[in-house]
Amino acid sequence: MKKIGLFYATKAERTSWVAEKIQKEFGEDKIEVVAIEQAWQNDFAAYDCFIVGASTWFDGELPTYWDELLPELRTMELKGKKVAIFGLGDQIRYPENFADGIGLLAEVFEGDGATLVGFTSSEGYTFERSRALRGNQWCGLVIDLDNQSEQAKKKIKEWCEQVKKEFA
Ligand SMILES: Cc1cc2nc3c(=O)[nH]c(=O)nc-3n(C[C@H](O)[C@H](O)[C@H](O)COP(=O)(O)O)c2cc1C
Repeated sequence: MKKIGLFYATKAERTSWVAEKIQKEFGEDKIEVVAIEQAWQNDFAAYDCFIVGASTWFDGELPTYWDELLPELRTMELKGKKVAIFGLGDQIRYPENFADGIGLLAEVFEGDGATLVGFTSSEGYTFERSRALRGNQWCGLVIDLDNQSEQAKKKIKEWCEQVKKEFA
Protein backbone atom coordinates (compact mmCIF):
# COMPACT_ATOMS: atom_id res chain seq x y z
CA MET A 1 0.00 0.00 0.00
CA LYS A 2 1.42 3.38 -1.02
CA LYS A 3 1.94 5.90 1.74
CA ILE A 4 0.25 9.23 1.00
CA GLY A 5 1.04 12.52 2.71
CA LEU A 6 -1.13 15.63 2.42
CA PHE A 7 0.92 18.81 2.93
CA TYR A 8 -0.61 22.24 3.35
CA ALA A 9 -0.42 25.36 5.46
CA THR A 10 -3.00 24.65 8.13
CA LYS A 11 -3.41 28.32 9.05
CA ALA A 12 -4.81 29.10 5.58
CA GLU A 13 -8.51 28.88 6.28
CA ARG A 14 -9.95 27.99 2.90
CA THR A 15 -7.12 25.68 1.94
CA SER A 16 -7.82 23.81 5.19
CA TRP A 17 -11.45 23.38 4.18
CA VAL A 18 -10.43 21.79 0.86
CA ALA A 19 -7.78 19.63 2.53
CA GLU A 20 -10.36 18.22 4.96
CA LYS A 21 -12.65 17.29 2.10
CA ILE A 22 -9.78 15.55 0.28
CA GLN A 23 -8.86 13.63 3.42
CA LYS A 24 -12.47 12.44 3.79
CA GLU A 25 -12.62 11.35 0.13
CA PHE A 26 -9.48 9.23 0.49
CA GLY A 27 -10.45 7.93 3.93
CA GLU A 28 -8.87 9.36 7.04
CA ASP A 29 -6.75 6.25 7.65
CA LYS A 30 -5.40 6.29 4.06
CA ILE A 31 -3.72 9.66 4.17
CA GLU A 32 -1.52 11.48 6.68
CA VAL A 33 -1.85 15.22 7.07
CA VAL A 34 1.35 17.19 7.57
CA ALA A 35 1.28 20.88 8.49
CA ILE A 36 3.71 22.57 6.13
CA GLU A 37 4.69 25.00 8.87
CA GLN A 38 6.21 22.03 10.71
CA ALA A 39 7.44 20.03 7.73
CA TRP A 40 11.03 19.42 6.76
CA GLN A 41 12.72 17.42 4.00
CA ASN A 42 12.51 14.14 5.93
CA ASP A 43 8.76 14.45 6.10
CA PHE A 44 8.59 14.31 2.32
CA ALA A 45 11.02 11.39 2.13
CA ALA A 46 8.64 9.30 4.27
CA TYR A 47 5.92 9.14 1.58
CA ASP A 48 5.53 7.53 -1.86
CA CYS A 49 2.90 10.02 -2.99
CA PHE A 50 2.05 13.55 -1.94
CA ILE A 51 -0.92 15.81 -2.21
CA VAL A 52 0.19 19.40 -1.74
CA GLY A 53 -2.07 22.42 -1.49
CA ALA A 54 -1.73 26.17 -1.40
CA SER A 55 -3.71 29.28 -2.07
CA THR A 56 -2.17 32.13 -4.07
CA TRP A 57 -1.40 35.41 -2.34
CA PHE A 58 0.43 38.68 -2.93
CA ASP A 59 -0.29 38.81 -6.69
CA GLY A 60 0.95 35.43 -7.73
CA GLU A 61 3.02 34.28 -4.75
CA LEU A 62 2.73 31.34 -2.40
CA PRO A 63 1.28 32.03 1.04
CA THR A 64 3.30 32.13 4.24
CA TYR A 65 5.24 28.99 5.20
CA TRP A 66 5.29 27.62 1.65
CA ASP A 67 7.33 30.59 0.46
CA GLU A 68 9.70 30.24 3.42
CA LEU A 69 10.25 26.55 2.68
CA LEU A 70 10.89 26.94 -1.05
CA PRO A 71 14.72 27.01 -0.95
CA GLU A 72 14.67 23.81 1.10
CA LEU A 73 12.05 22.15 -1.09
CA ARG A 74 14.12 22.83 -4.20
CA THR A 75 16.97 20.63 -2.92
CA MET A 76 14.93 17.44 -2.44
CA GLU A 77 15.39 14.24 -4.44
CA LEU A 78 11.91 12.97 -5.31
CA LYS A 79 12.52 10.72 -8.30
CA GLY A 80 9.88 7.96 -8.47
CA LYS A 81 7.43 9.89 -6.28
CA LYS A 82 4.07 11.20 -7.46
CA VAL A 83 2.66 14.60 -6.57
CA ALA A 84 -0.90 15.90 -6.98
CA ILE A 85 -1.35 19.62 -6.42
CA PHE A 86 -4.46 21.55 -5.43
CA GLY A 87 -4.75 25.27 -5.06
CA LEU A 88 -7.11 28.11 -4.41
CA GLY A 89 -7.42 31.43 -6.15
CA ASP A 90 -9.79 34.21 -7.10
CA GLN A 91 -10.27 34.51 -10.90
CA ILE A 92 -12.26 37.77 -10.74
CA ARG A 93 -9.93 39.83 -8.53
CA TYR A 94 -6.66 38.30 -9.72
CA PRO A 95 -7.19 37.32 -13.40
CA GLU A 96 -3.51 37.89 -14.26
CA ASN A 97 -2.15 35.66 -11.50
CA PHE A 98 -4.99 33.22 -11.14
CA ALA A 99 -3.94 30.24 -8.98
CA ASP A 100 -0.27 30.84 -9.78
CA GLY A 101 0.66 29.03 -6.55
CA ILE A 102 -0.14 25.69 -8.20
CA GLY A 103 2.28 26.46 -11.02
CA LEU A 104 4.98 27.49 -8.55
CA LEU A 105 4.63 24.26 -6.59
CA ALA A 106 4.58 22.27 -9.84
CA GLU A 107 7.92 23.78 -10.92
CA VAL A 108 9.51 22.99 -7.56
CA PHE A 109 8.37 19.36 -7.36
CA GLU A 110 9.12 18.64 -11.01
CA GLY A 111 12.56 20.13 -10.50
CA ASP A 112 13.05 17.58 -7.70
CA GLY A 113 12.28 14.77 -10.15
CA ALA A 114 8.73 13.96 -9.01
CA THR A 115 5.94 13.10 -11.46
CA LEU A 116 2.91 15.37 -11.46
CA VAL A 117 -0.56 13.80 -11.58
CA GLY A 118 -4.10 15.13 -11.16
CA PHE A 119 -4.27 17.46 -14.19
CA THR A 120 -7.75 18.90 -14.83
CA SER A 121 -9.58 20.89 -17.52
CA SER A 122 -9.40 24.69 -17.43
CA GLU A 123 -12.83 25.00 -19.07
CA GLY A 124 -15.39 27.00 -17.10
CA TYR A 125 -12.87 29.43 -15.55
CA THR A 126 -12.45 33.05 -16.71
CA PHE A 127 -8.98 34.56 -16.33
CA GLU A 128 -6.16 36.11 -18.36
CA ARG A 129 -2.98 34.40 -17.20
CA SER A 130 -1.93 31.60 -14.89
CA ARG A 131 1.30 29.77 -14.14
CA ALA A 132 -0.82 26.71 -13.35
CA LEU A 133 -1.68 26.10 -17.01
CA ARG A 134 -0.14 23.37 -19.17
CA GLY A 135 -1.73 23.78 -22.57
CA ASN A 136 -5.46 23.80 -21.88
CA GLN A 137 -5.11 21.98 -18.59
CA TRP A 138 -4.39 22.94 -15.02
CA CYS A 139 -1.46 21.01 -13.61
CA GLY A 140 -3.63 20.21 -10.59
CA LEU A 141 -7.02 21.06 -9.10
CA VAL A 142 -8.08 24.72 -9.04
CA ILE A 143 -10.76 25.73 -6.54
CA ASP A 144 -12.20 29.26 -6.51
CA LEU A 145 -14.24 29.56 -3.34
CA ASP A 146 -14.61 33.30 -3.84
CA ASN A 147 -16.60 32.96 -7.08
CA GLN A 148 -17.51 29.31 -7.71
CA SER A 149 -17.98 27.83 -4.26
CA GLU A 150 -21.01 25.82 -5.39
CA GLN A 151 -18.77 23.78 -7.73
CA ALA A 152 -16.13 22.97 -5.15
CA LYS A 153 -17.43 19.76 -3.57
CA LYS A 154 -18.08 18.05 -6.92
CA LYS A 155 -14.68 19.07 -8.30
CA ILE A 156 -12.90 17.81 -5.18
CA LYS A 157 -14.73 14.48 -5.26
CA GLU A 158 -13.98 13.85 -8.95
CA TRP A 159 -10.36 14.90 -8.56
CA CYS A 160 -9.86 12.52 -5.64
CA GLU A 161 -11.21 9.61 -7.70
CA GLN A 162 -8.81 10.53 -10.52
CA VAL A 163 -5.80 10.93 -8.21
CA LYS A 164 -6.50 7.63 -6.40
CA LYS A 165 -6.18 5.87 -9.78
CA GLU A 166 -3.08 7.82 -10.79
CA PHE A 167 -1.36 7.10 -7.47
CA ALA A 168 -2.07 3.34 -7.74
C1 LIG B 1 -4.01 39.84 -0.30
C2 LIG B 1 -4.53 38.76 -1.20
C3 LIG B 1 -3.85 38.46 -2.38
C4 LIG B 1 -4.33 37.47 -3.25
N1 LIG B 1 -3.66 37.22 -4.44
C5 LIG B 1 -4.16 36.29 -5.29
C6 LIG B 1 -3.52 36.04 -6.53
O1 LIG B 1 -2.50 36.63 -6.89
N2 LIG B 1 -4.06 35.09 -7.36
C7 LIG B 1 -5.22 34.39 -7.03
O2 LIG B 1 -5.65 33.55 -7.80
N3 LIG B 1 -5.84 34.61 -5.83
C8 LIG B 1 -5.36 35.55 -4.96
N4 LIG B 1 -6.00 35.76 -3.78
C9 LIG B 1 -7.24 35.01 -3.45
C10 LIG B 1 -6.98 33.83 -2.51
O3 LIG B 1 -6.06 32.91 -3.06
C11 LIG B 1 -8.30 33.09 -2.26
O4 LIG B 1 -9.20 33.97 -1.63
C12 LIG B 1 -8.14 31.82 -1.43
O5 LIG B 1 -9.41 31.18 -1.37
C13 LIG B 1 -7.62 32.07 -0.01
O6 LIG B 1 -7.38 30.83 0.61
P1 LIG B 1 -6.69 30.72 2.08
O7 LIG B 1 -7.68 31.29 3.07
O8 LIG B 1 -6.51 29.25 2.31
O9 LIG B 1 -5.39 31.44 2.02
C14 LIG B 1 -5.52 36.75 -2.90
C15 LIG B 1 -6.19 37.06 -1.72
C16 LIG B 1 -5.72 38.05 -0.87
C17 LIG B 1 -6.49 38.33 0.39
